[in-house]
Amino acid sequence: MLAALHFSGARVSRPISNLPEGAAGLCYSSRFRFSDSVVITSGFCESSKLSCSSSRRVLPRIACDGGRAVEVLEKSGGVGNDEGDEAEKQFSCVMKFGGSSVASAERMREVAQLIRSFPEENPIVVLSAMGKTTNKLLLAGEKAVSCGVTNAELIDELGFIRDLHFRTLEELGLEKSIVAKHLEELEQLLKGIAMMKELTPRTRDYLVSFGECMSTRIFAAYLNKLGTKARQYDAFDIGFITTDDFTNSDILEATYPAVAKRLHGDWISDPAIPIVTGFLGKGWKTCAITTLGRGGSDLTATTIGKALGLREIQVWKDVDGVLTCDPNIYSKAEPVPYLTFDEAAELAYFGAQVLHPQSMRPAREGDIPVRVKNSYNPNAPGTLITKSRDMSKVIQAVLTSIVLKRNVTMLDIVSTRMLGQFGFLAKVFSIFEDLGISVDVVATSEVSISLTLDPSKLWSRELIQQASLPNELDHVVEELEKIAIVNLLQNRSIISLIGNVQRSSLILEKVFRVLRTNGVNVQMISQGASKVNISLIVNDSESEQCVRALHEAFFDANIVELDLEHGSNNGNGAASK
Ligand SMILES: Nc1ncnc2c1ncn2[C@@H]1O[C@H](COP(=O)(O)OP(=O)(O)O)[C@@H](O)[C@H]1O
Ligand SMILES: N[C@@H](CC(=O)OP(=O)(O)O)C(=O)O
Repeated sequence: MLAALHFSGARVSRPISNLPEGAAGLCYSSRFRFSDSVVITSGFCESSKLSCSSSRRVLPRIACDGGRAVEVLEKSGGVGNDEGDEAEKQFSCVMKFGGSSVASAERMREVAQLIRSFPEENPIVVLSAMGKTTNKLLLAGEKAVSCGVTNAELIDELGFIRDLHFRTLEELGLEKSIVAKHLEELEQLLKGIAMMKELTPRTRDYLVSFGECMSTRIFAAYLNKLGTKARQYDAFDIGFITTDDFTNSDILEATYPAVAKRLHGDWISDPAIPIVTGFLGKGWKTCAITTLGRGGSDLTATTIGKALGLREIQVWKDVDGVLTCDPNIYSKAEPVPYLTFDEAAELAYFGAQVLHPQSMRPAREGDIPVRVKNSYNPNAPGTLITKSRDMSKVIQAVLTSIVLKRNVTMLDIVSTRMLGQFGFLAKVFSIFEDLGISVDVVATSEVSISLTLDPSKLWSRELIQQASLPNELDHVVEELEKIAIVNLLQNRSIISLIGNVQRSSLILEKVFRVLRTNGVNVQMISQGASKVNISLIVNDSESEQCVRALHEAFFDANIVELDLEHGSNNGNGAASK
């Protein structure tokens, strides 16, 4: 039986001899600090003669490595506050650079320069794969499934990846050997996929991990060459423990103490800037490489920020911060100077590609400010994301941004029973629970429910079993039709208005004026419990036009006039929370 052990009380001095073979526990007593305890990572417990304490928080998961406790870390006397403070001195912030920031040798030089321009800061650096490497790896995997073993080494994307990484090494004056083994292994893997004629989610995660494993090795070697001591880390080897949901796994609590312990310990024995692979983890049951979902390096960065209780988390992108809307939809989008964690989380969840949907969670839990910056324009102030923001600022008082999520499926579900029938909502949601599909936006009446289905859930399945996707939706409808009349509406979009929903009347008045002028009918509306988001459902075909029109109304010149007309500083006070 699996169990998490919690060694309570004073320091456990000889834990290993007390442990049955294969047993390991993991505990900590505050969010960032270890104390009076033994921390054992990378092991799992099959049985235990040790007593478990419920007096403190018991971690829900423990890591494994082939069923053996492989690493036992003992704190003599506990790390406590002193060493925690020491850790803060060692590492001031985490700096995450996305694919666009490390897309070439030139970009890597600039990022290295940026890091070296703050010699007093000892950052922990998190990197994504170079440029579009992740997409290329995925495409190479898809091609390998059907190209035949002899053709696997000729796949275009493999050639592209090989050229990009070798060229970058050459331009930076580094040895090819730094990634040569990885490239050989990648070729072998593609041949293996070709031989098996299948690409499972587990193999897919292993396949894309090559991107981050190579970019971090190149960058660490380059910093060392410049005389800035750096050490490369694969996240799956330093305690990033996740669920085993390949392609979209969740970070488990065990990660925080394990990662802090490893980075902290290495720094003490041999100081060097850690260069950590973003996006990757290790499944707690399978011990296989997992990924955190597309864009997951943001989550790696905030997890490290929380684990070490750092002063700031910086995510460096190719835009001047979080913008008022997707610049690909409306080129006049402006940077948003301040956001709250709640606003940023909502914005990310409802489709703004700029931040990973789960990335705000660790930052919010650790109350660590997140700064979104532009590596192409480091002097731009960027966006600062904190617990609260000043709601009296005119331009941001009402809305901070508009987000579009396309290709959403909407369901209208009307009960076939009499008015007032209780349990209807419960039955509907239990069907979604059974099918493992999450719901985004919901609006209800006495006998009907309108809701949208989380497209990312459907997309991730689409990757797994493309052909069966329509069947899956059919199955949802089939189940619901046992208790209701169901109307399935596809090709819808959710437009989310993120901001100060306390001023919803002002927001909605303007929204409906704009939509009426543009001849658009809203099919569903929901003002979320989060208090920072109003969601509107419209047809996909009308959605971009709506976003542009709404942006003009809320953010372009006349907004200030309109707001002042209605009293923008409505006396709600300075802080949001
Ligand atoms: N509201 C938004 N604010 C900023 N960028 C956005 C927004 N919505 C979509 N984007 C897109 O997100 C991109 C940045 O995110 P991402 O590609 O994940 O960066 P990186 O790979 O550097 O981490 C931008 O180039 C932009 O096209
Ligand atoms: N390379 C991964 C992880 C990531 O976070 O990338 P980026 O920071 O470039 O969005 C991806 O493309 O999904």
